[in-house]
Amino acid sequence: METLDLSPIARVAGTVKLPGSKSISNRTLLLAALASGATRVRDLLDSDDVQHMLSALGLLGVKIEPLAGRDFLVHGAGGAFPVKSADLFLGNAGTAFRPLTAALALMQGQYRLSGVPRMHERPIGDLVDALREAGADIAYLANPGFPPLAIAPAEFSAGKVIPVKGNVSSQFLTALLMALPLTGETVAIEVVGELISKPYIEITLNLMARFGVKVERDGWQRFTIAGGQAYVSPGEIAVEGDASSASYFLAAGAIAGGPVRVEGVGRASIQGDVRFAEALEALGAKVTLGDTWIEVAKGDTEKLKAFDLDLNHIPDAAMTLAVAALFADGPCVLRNIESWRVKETDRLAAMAIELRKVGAEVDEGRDYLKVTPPSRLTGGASIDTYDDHRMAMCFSLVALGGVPVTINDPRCVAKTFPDYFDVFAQLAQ
Ligand SMILES: O=C(O)C1=C[C@@H](OP(=O)(O)O)[C@@H](O)[C@H](O)C1
Ligand SMILES: C=C(OP(=O)(O)O)C(=O)O
Repeated sequence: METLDLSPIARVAGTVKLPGSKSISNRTLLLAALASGATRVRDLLDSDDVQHMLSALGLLGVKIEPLAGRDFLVHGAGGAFPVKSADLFLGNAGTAFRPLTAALALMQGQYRLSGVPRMHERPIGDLVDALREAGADIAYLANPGFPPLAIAPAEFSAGKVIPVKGNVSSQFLTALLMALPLTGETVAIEVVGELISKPYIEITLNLMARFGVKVERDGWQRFTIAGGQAYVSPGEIAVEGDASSASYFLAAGAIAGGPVRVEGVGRASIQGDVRFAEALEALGAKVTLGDTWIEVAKGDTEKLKAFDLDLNHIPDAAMTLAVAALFADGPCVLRNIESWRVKETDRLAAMAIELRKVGAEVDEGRDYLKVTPPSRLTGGASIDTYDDHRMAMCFSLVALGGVPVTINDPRCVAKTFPDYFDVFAQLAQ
């Protein structure tokens, strides 16, 4: 196994130009592929999750031309993919797997969708149930409720209310929202029960609107797409920097001096994870926001302030707070994060095990984590990363506690941020 030894870092400061947002990159690629007209996508993220979406769209017959840097020209297929039979491998990319499942269910073709073994343990039953309710023909190829899936042609009758559960992943609602305009009919989606990770739905609605499709909404309960709408290229979309990736650098600034500035997200961002900055403020950090940048410096106290926060709205950046808790002046509680259990790994279990290795006392609840920081961090811990990019990135912050730390299998960061550790190293003073 490859390992990365991080030496203690006394102080951080500097500016980071963020890689593109995963959530915006994959949504934009799919919408551009489904639209009529060509879309220039600027600053696309270069990572495994996006590569899976690009490869899949290529196999589906969508022409995507690389331009300079990370700009691409997507030639929209005008509502229907040209290829009617394909076998797609989507790695562990939820933002590719879930939306493509919904779009392909409407394509009158034969498709097979699979991923890495962990993807086959991540639930998709609530999305399949919703699509079947509207007539889709989707079969489970292994375990009911989980990928891999086989999709066959079917008579789709969306002219009614489609119920979908939103308490396991918001990506199911996102998938339905993006796909259903392809029917051309008026269709309503009713969220049954609680909806988690709500800000991701705002990203979906914002990007759909830029491609010309309006959704009428009744709060978080009901979403209606009027018939007769179709995706039309806006010509160009610039991908914002990734707000979840920003969280590691911003936390570093709060813990170890700063100022650290991230460029590419700010007040004007459509990503919910920019609200990580508010959480850091609650922990006592000095936070300044511009339209397209955020800067964080350590506050007036030696340690961060202990916190007790509901983090359902920022599930990805919340992982950064779990490690930041090591630097707090008392026990910290992260609440309402049960969805962590069905992501790249069971993140509640993994986080508890690895935080204990550096000396924290951790109480792992069904949907919460209570982290009591140690008086001194244990040096030289060997951190397992569970093929979870965020585990690897979060635990780099341990080096700011004056101790060395080893990150096992550091290349798992390729899912969203292949050169994360190089960028992190540049902040060390
Ligand atoms: O829609 C999206 O882009 C995402 C939604 C979130 O998932 P859940 O809705 O499953 O929490 C988030 O964790 C994921 O990284 C990206
Ligand atoms: C949960 C994540 O990914 P996915 O899009 O595969 O759900 C993540 O990036 O933290």
